[in-house]
Amino acid sequence: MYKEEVIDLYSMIRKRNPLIHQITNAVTVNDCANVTLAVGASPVMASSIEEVEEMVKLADALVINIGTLQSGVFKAMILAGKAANKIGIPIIFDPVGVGATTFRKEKAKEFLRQVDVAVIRGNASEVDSLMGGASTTRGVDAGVVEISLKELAVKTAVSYSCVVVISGQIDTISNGTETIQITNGDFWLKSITGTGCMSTSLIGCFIGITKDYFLAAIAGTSLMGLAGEKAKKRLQEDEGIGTYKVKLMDEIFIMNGDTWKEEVQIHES
Ligand SMILES: Nc1ncnc2c1ncn2[C@@H]1O[C@H](COP(=O)(O)OP(=O)(O)OP(=O)(O)O)[C@@H](O)[C@H]1O
Ligand SMILES: Cc1ncsc1CCO
Ligand SMILES: [Mg+2]
Repeated sequence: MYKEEVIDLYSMIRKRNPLIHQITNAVTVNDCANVTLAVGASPVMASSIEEVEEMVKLADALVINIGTLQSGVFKAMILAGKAANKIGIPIIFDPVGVGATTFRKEKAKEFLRQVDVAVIRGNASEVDSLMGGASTTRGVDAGVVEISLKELAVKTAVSYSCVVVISGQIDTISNGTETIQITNGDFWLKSITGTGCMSTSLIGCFIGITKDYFLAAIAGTSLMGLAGEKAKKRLQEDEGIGTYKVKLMDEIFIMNGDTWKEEVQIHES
């Protein structure tokens, strides 16, 4: 049902080359910029309070990721978020590690109180924690969540009036009314840091070209899963995570609508 529309997004993004303003973490900033280029968008990483409001006005979408959050940068996130809301630039929010510390929990909730977002993407315990759930996040890694992923995605989407992506072995995406799951992926995606952050940046690229944020979330999420799966298949016996990361970038870069359509596994409920 969603396939033809997503294929259109893959060709459209290269033509439109949207500018994606990202305030992200110090660990994965370079990888996030490179996946943005790989999918056909342009990244700009700017996080100073002196310039974020001016920068976001030039952008087609804003990515906010709290992975290595610091107080000064949080102020910049709020300034950029409010400026984006004022002129209708869509925002994706990645609450990295939100269950791990009080600081992250307070700041993530404050951001979502002050700024309207189009998409939230996190792993299961991060999303659970945003909803006040009891699960803890071990640093940035997902912990165990008691409620069903579909239920959690729907509840969170309704609560924050946005699209929610819960990543994991199965990716679950909901806009509160429609919910789908994607089963592409490979557990090696967890062996390199930041595949979640990169997935957030990819979705950020797609919300920069369509107002259908549910479709944009499907496009970005499935691209990471499918690329991760294909990269793993191309590894030789003596190759490890260094080569895997390079091949992952390559697979994102060479993905086209036809391959995507043949291999994507979207399950509608
Ligand atoms: N067990 C698994 N099997 C297959 N794919 C997986 C598995 N776990 C995660 N993935 C995939 O890995 C990618 C990152 O998801 P993950 O849930 O690890 O994000 P994250 O915890 O936010 O990562 P990070 O914080 O390191 O960026 C997604 O594309 C997801 O589908
Ligand atoms: C490892 C790590 N620590 C803070 S952010 C980050 C990248 C993955 O989320
Ligand atoms: Mg993450």
